[in-house]
Amino acid sequence: MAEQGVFISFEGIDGAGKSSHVGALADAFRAAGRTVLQTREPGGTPLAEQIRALVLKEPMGALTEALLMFAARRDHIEQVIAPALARGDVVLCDRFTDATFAYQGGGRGFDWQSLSILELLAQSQQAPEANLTHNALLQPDLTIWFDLPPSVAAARLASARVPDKFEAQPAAFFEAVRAGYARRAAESPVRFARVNADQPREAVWADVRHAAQGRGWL
Ligand SMILES: Nc1ncnc2c1ncn2[C@@H]1O[C@H](COP(=O)(O)OP(=O)(O)OP(=O)(O)O)[C@@H](O)[C@H]1O
Ligand SMILES: Cc1cn([C@H]2C[C@H](O)[C@@H](COP(=O)(O)O)O2)c(=O)[nH]c1=O
Repeated sequence: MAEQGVFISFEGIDGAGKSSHVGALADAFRAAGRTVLQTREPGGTPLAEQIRALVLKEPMGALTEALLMFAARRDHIEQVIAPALARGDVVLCDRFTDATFAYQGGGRGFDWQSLSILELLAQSQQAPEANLTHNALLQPDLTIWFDLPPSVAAARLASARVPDKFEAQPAAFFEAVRAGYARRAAESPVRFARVNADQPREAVWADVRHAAQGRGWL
């Protein structure tokens, strides 16, 4: 019998330490015999990567930024994520819609309810010519939230790389982003697994693996 697709997203403020664990979880799934697709947002398709280059660099209003994030996401879903899930693959995505709620909603202060409407449209599983608000949304099966104080993340990033548009934001922005993630986690407690990212890498990895094992996937 064909395997069922599994969709896992990785979230957290910049510098939370997600990236290396995406690869480690991909290896764990492959070792368990699964085909894995590793991808990221914004990005994951040629069009969405072009949008990424714009939103990470150019100044723009909060609505423009939110619309571009969802436009990139729709293309990513249509071209990459939905086909992979239909094949039965494991999709590991470095950021997804919770980042839009946390950054554009929490960080930029964009209206949460309006983001929910955009989410409904962009993640609809209906054909685009149908009424896109009338069906279930494509959501991750599991969202691993790497949570840590912004001061710790900032200290990690200070020596790591040249900051992009978001990474250059002040501490208060990241406090608001973190609060945005906390709000999303409270709204979907079953989907979210909060991992304390303010621990040594091995301890973080143990918690990440445990989150996947708890769903019976590993
Ligand atoms: N548990 C940890 N303890 C200390 N440093 C860490 C830990 N995990 C990652 N780092 C370091 O913190 C920095 C940021 O890590 P990483 O790039 O994986 O974060 P990220 O969440 O993917 O960030 P972004 O979303 O901004 O790309 C890197 O220099 C990395 O080596
Ligand atoms: C999906 C998404 C991302 N962002 C922000 C969050 C990060 O600062 C960057 C992506 O950089 P990373 O190194 O790949 O993590 O984009 C956002 O503001 N809104 C979103 O929806």
